Amino acid sequence: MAKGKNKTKEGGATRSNNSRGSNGHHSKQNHKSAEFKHNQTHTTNKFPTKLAMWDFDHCDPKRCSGKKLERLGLITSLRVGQKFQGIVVSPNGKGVVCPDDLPIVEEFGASVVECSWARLDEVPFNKIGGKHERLLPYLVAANQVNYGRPWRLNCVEALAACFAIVGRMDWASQLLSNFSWGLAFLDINAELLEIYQKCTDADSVKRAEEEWLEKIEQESQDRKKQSQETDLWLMGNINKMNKLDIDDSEDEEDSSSEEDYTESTDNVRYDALGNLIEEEEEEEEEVKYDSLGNAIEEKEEEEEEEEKEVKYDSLGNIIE
Ligand SMILES: C[S@@+](CC[C@H](N)C(=O)[O-])C[C@H]1O[C@@H](n2cnc3c(N)ncnc32)[C@H](O)[C@@H]1O
Repeated sequence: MAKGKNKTKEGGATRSNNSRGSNGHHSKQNHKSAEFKHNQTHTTNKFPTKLAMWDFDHCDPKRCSGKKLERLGLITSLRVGQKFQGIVVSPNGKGVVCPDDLPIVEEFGASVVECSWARLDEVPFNKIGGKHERLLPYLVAANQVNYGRPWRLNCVEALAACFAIVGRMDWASQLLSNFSWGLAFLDINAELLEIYQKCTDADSVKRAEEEWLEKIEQESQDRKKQSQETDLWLMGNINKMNKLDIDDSEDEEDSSSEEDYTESTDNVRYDALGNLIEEEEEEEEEVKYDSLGNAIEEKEEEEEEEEKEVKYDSLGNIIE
């Protein structure tokens, strides 16, 4: 798509149709024929390096960080078909941003793809981007939409992350300070950003990311184990109960105190908070014995009952 063609044809539409996005198209049509509002040659002096984005108008303009940067005059919109010379922070990236990217960032700037995470398949990644497309390594979002979610940063966080990783914390803070929650992004990721800053190339950042992921996985396992142990304590002193079972079977003739304890806990249960649940003693089954001391089983009782069914004739004699 020729630059000039798109520029002259669609520039007016953006201004005249409010239902259209900043690039002048209904959001569903953006990937087919997006226009640009400002082209890449439009620069702003408000930020020390070039900031750019391809805006697909998928998001609510009030909540969209890219749009806000645009309103502040900090970022330039790129059109589909236009490439960017600096670092392109993109879900389509292959390597990750690394400190070795510093010269590219300083000279040519950084860009992002303003679109919805849910509609990435509508983005024509083959028609945007550039030579230096990058993913971001593991970092956690601080924005209100995806707070606490790893990897799903919004545009301003993605740009700031890129600056922070290459060692330009000053630019990262400067950009984020335009958002009330912005600096929290640097706070919650402070430890990890420091680790990435000490790396060199993309491989070293990837290794650092893997180590971090292993570490948090281990911490999560430890927490799970600890909470299971706490649950057991809440359910009752399981160790004590096991011990009592063993005492019961192995030491039946042991000291009376232990026996007492064993007996007294035989019918004891605990609720989830460790409180005693008193249970009524089950009625003991009544066992009957014959004259030889043999237990008479229920069956025999039934038979006995059957035997009891005696019939009499009209004179009161038993009918056998
Ligand atoms: C999908 S958009 C969502 C934007 C959001 N609506 C906003 O208000 O900013 C976020 C963009 O930031 C960049 N980005 C965020 N997290 C990223 C990551 N982990 N790897 C690569 N790019 C990322 C990409 O350019 C991505 O398209």
